[in-house]
Amino acid sequence: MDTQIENKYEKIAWGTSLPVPSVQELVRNDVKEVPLRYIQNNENRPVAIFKPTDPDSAEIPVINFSLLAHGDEDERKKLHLACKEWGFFQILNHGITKEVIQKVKTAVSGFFELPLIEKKKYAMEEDDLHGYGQAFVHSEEQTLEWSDIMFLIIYPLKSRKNMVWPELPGFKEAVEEYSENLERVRDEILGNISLLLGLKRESLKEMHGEMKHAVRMNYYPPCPNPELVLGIGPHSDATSITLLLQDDDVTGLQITHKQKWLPVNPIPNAILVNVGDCLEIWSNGMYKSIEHRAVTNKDEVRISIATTLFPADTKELKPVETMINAQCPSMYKKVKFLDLIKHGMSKTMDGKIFIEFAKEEHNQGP
Ligand SMILES: O=C(O)CCC(=O)C(=O)O
Ligand SMILES: [Fe+2]
Repeated sequence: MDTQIENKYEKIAWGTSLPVPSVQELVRNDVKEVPLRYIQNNENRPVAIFKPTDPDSAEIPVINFSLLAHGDEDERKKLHLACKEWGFFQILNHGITKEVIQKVKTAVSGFFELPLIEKKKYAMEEDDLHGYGQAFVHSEEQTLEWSDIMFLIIYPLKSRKNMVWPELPGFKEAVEEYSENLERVRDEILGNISLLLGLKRESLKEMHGEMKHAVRMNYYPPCPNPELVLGIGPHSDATSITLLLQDDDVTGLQITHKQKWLPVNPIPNAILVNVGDCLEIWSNGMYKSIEHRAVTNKDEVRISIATTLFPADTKELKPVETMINAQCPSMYKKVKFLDLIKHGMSKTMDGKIFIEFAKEEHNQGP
């Protein structure tokens, strides 16, 4: 095989990250206490670990995808309220079969179950974010998250780094099959949001330029003291939208709603969607990218698979004309996507680190 061709890929020019130990490996080696590097400051610790039956659990809006795809106006209104008031919603009846979802979940879990030495073959390099490791680590002093990740670009094909795609039987096929299925879901959601913003159905998709699909696979091992750590710290996604698959029976994701952290109860086979920073900018802040985080627990592994959609690096982002008027001035400056993401990647994952870069001076609130 011609290795020149095989190794051709685009580095992700978004930032760098220092190598850190595998948390899964710490747990495999039977760590009894949380090492200091992972202990969060008092104010960042998850105050309470919620159970799925907790009455406070988030009643995240549920969207019936099939109705949306049939042009149902009421469902589109529900989508509008979900984006405006929650920034998060779950979709059901999306037409992606249980088998396809199960296959990708099994593939991802199969990858993380490999011995460390095997996974390291696919390790992230310091100046490139493709692969196995942790993103957003910039200093030896930084508090680390209780998770390992695998980050892969799916589309465009020319941006893939093939040598970090695990050579695990069925892995590539499962990830590709799920991603192909997701394109229809993506188009319907972006199409409906375009209409809600007073644009043509194709507009938001076109505004991405050459859209990137990346998958961030998160592995949260059990933790001897989950009150002290975070699986992933509070952040908003620098995406246009994110589509997330999570375990059916392990709760871990929490979102902010009315200044409170609320847990998201998984619905089996649902896809959770959240508004990212680019959509917040395009919609001139009508739809907000909401801060979220993941907590861990004592006994169970949790895995989530986040498909993140990004505009091309060179795309300039600014609110769409239909969302600006005398009462609603533009809340965000024109920024190049690459500058937005580089700004955020140079920080530790803490709050809305990307979008602060794009805010106009009169828009410095949350
Ligand atoms: O594990 C989760 O549920 C959340 C993951 C997440 O927020 C991300 O990958 O950006
Ligand atoms: Fe996220």
